[in-house]
Order: sequence, then C-alpha cells, then structure tokens
Amino acid sequence: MTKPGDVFPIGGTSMITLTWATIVVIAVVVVKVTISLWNTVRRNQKMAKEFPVPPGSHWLLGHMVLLGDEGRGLMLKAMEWSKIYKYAHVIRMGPLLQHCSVYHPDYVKAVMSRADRKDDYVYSFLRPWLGDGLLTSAGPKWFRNRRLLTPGFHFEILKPYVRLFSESTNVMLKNWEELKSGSSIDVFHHTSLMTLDSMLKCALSQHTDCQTSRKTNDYIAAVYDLADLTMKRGRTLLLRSDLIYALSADGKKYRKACNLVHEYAKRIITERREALKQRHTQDDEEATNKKKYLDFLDILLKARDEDGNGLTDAEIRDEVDTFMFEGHDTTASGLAWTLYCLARHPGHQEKCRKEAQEMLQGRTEVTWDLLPSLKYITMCVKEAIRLFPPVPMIFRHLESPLTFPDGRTLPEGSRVGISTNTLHHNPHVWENPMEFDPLRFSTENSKGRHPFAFIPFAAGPRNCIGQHFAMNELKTAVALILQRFSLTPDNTLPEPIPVPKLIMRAKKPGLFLKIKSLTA
Ligand code: HEM
Repeated sequence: MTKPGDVFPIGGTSMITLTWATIVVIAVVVVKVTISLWNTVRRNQKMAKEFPVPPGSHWLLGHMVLLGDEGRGLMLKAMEWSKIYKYAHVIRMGPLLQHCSVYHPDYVKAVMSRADRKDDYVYSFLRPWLGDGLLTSAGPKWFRNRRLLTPGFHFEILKPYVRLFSESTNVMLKNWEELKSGSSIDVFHHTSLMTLDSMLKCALSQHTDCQTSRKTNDYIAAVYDLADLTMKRGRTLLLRSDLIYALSADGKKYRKACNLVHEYAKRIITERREALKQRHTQDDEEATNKKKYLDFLDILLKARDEDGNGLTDAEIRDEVDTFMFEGHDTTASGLAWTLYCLARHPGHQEKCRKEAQEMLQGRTEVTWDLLPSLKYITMCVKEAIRLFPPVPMIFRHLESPLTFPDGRTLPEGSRVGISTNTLHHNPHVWENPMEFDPLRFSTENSKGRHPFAFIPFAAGPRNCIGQHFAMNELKTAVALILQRFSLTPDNTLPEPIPVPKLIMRAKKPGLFLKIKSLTA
C-alpha cells in the first residue's frame, strides 16, 4: 500500500519501455509529417507541370508578394494573366501552399459539377463562428442538411419576405431623406445595415432599430468584427497558425465576438422552442395561421428527415450564424456596386427609374407579383454583379482526381480556386469585359451563353441556396431607391476601388455616392 509522500518508482525496465515508446511515437509522427510533406511537394510539382505558373513568384512567399493593396494587386494580375492563359494557372501562397486557379467556363463546370469539400485554407477560419453550417460542412452531413433546408427557400416561403425587404429599404431611405440633398454617403455602410436588418427579420423575426439607433447593437457589432477579423487573418501569414491566433489580440477579440453571437442565437432558439411548446398546448393550427410569415428559424425547427429526426440546437445555431454571415454582406455588396454602376451610367439609371415608377405607381412597397416586371433593373443588377462579383473567389479540395475537358488532370488532394472575378472578366468569354453593358443579359443576348460563364451564386450542387432571396432583395431595393433618389459619383473623392476580401468590398474610404431626393 502506498503512503502519503511515497514517490511512484519507475524501475529500470519501465524506464527503458517508456524511452522506447517515446522514440516510436516521435518516429511515427516524423514519418507521417515527412510523407504528408512529400505528397504535397509531389502534388504541387504535378500541378506546375500541367498548368502554367505565372511570373513573379517569390521562392518563399510565392505570389503573395503580388497581393498589393488588400489583395487588389493579385486580383488585377490574375485578370491580366487570363489574357495569356485561357483556362487556368497556378498560384503560390507560400512555400507549400499552392492552388490551381480556374476561370474558363469549361474548367469551372468540371469543378463545380462535383460536390468536393470546401478547402480548409479559407473556410477553417470561419469554422469557430459558423461551425458545421451549410457553407462549411461536407459529406453526408452537408447533404442531409441541404435537403432539410431547401424547402425554406421555396417561393411560397420567400413571398412575404418581399414586404420585409421594402420595409428595411424604406427605413434606409428615410435616413437618406433626413440628410441634406446632394450629400455624399458611403453607400456600403448603409446597404450593409439595411441587409442585416432584413436578415434579422427574415431569419429570426427580430425587428430591431439597427438602422436608426445611434448606439450599435452588440450582436451587430460582433457580426461585423467576425467578418473583418476573418478577412484579416486570411491575409496575415503569421495569424494562420491556430496557436498564434489563439494567443493574439485579434484571436481573443474573435473568441469574444464568437461567444456573443453564439449566446444570442442560443437564447433566441431556446425562446422559440418554448413558444412552440406553449403553442402546442393551445390550438397549434390557429397559432400558426396567425403568424404572418415563417422565418428561417421556424423552418429549421420544423425540419425532419425521413427517419423523423430534426436538427439539434447546435446544428440550428450553426445554420442561423451561416445565414447571418452569408446572407447579409454579400447582398449589401451586390447592392452597393449596382448603385455605383448606375451612378456612373445615368442613361441606364434613368431607364431603371422609369421602370420602377411605372411598376410602383407611387406606392412605396414592392410586392411579389410586381418583381417579374423589373426586367431592366434585373439586367443592371446582373451586369453589376458580373463586374463586381460579391464572392470573388471560392475554394475546393479535390476528394478524387479531376480530369478537365482538354485532358489535363489534377490529383486528389489538390486545392482549386474558382475565380469568379477573373471568369467574369475573361476576354476569351466576354466581349469588352470591362464595359458596363446590361443588355448582355437581355433574353436575346443571353442565348447560347455557356451556363458556367456567369456564376455570382456559384453553380452545381453547392450553389448558393439563398440566390432567389438575394435577387428579390436586390431588385426590390434598387426599384425603391431609384423611385425616390438620383445617384451621382462623388467627383471630389477618388474612384471607389474594389478589393477582394471574403466579399468584394470597397477600399477605404469606401464607396461614396451623392444622393439627391427626387421628392423634396
Ligand atoms: C448577392 C448575394 C449573394 C451572393 C453573391 C452569394 C454567393 C454565394 C456563393 C458564391 C456561394 C458558394 C460559396 C462556396 O462554395 O464557397 C454561396 C453559398 C451559400 N450561400 Fe449565398 N450568396 C448571396 C446571398 C445569400 C443569402 C441571402 C443567403 C441566405 C439567406 C445565402 C446563403 C448561402 C449558403 C447557406 C451557402 C452555402 C450553400 C451550400 O454549400 O450548400 N447566400 N453563396
């Protein structure tokens, strides 16, 4: 029996066993790491043999040295390279980190027709926030949840949201009316608050004063922080390490914001579950009918697979966080750049305004049945998100080898980047690609276009589940804005500069336009 103070003895034999065990563990780790490095080097070499490596790659930092102003340098270079390399080229982001960037419709189709998992390089930075939501999950889990969530985007569900989009846009326009006519405003800031307001209503039935309150709501501030911190981490080599990030000031701020948004979603889910339980005790049918619309949370709570199993609270939270991220800033970016294009092209702006006025006849609410008549506005929105795709780059990790139509192949484990921005400016695909020409999207001119030439919402099995939601919001907002305001560029400031972050943003100071009320 051991007494207090006894030290457990390690005899000679145990000591030798322990030493050997340690050596074996270290050897296994070293062998595994060496094999993994060797495989990466071989994969990279094979990729570089099949596909051109553009000039300017540094021996250690690769093409990162060309990133330039917040990634804009490399974005412009990639557009230049697409003139020389028609389909794809290699991009090096460090000594071992390398991907094949594809931007020709035939190549994009080959990648997007499969459901390979998202690449860890970018999406892992989102995982602590979005967990295993639709955007970041893979395999059977993604497949099941995608099937469970798809009914939530049926047009019957989306119909009542158009009224909510009108409501949020009108709050933004009321704010604009309070400004002096001819004021210059950062449109991005306004559209971002407006789409967040809409998303809170459609996803969670949260009607907040986020657009009018002077004090920033904690939840909204945390969502902004998380998006900004994720972008910053992606372009800072040192912060890519989980350990360094966890110890850094940014990492601590990220964790705090993550906890805040998770707690917020958890509280709303619990409250809604309680409310649903209460409703079961009353007349369930009657209570559901009284509610004016189903929000995404209702859909998530009701979803059942064929075995009758629903989503857990953690899964619901991940999906709520995913919608809040994927669904607001992307739409804000699309709207801000559409307004910018229309400000620069007064002729197209006037045509859109005429269409909006004819459709609205003085009303301040767009309704579902009016949306199909917004044909010219739809063409302008599409052309704007061709020129300024809200999601400029998407990454995939090949789970099996991929052969392209011309016979070139990429081995399993390769990282592929689908550059929406380069594809949308590829001179082998688009005539005068830099020109804003909404008529490209007329029915006539769209005939015969490759289905993978224009992919702002991605394509194939992992396309954007919210694309109709987003297009409805964009059309509604543009119609209501142009009915009441005229937009012109602010020539006292430099031209807004697009920068490819997680979404296409405008470089500081932002995207400023002059707004003039037409009703004052
Ligand atoms: C103009 C607005 C939008 C654009 C340009 C856009 C674009 C995209 C793109 C390119 C993807 C593929 C991303 C990837 O594969 O990594 C995607 C995925 C996704 N989007 Fe959107 N999106 C928009 C709005 C929305 C909205 C409003 C919602 C929700 C209400 C939404 C929810 C999602 C989700 C959940 C996914 C992941 C789908 C999956 O992998 O199954 N998006 N979006």
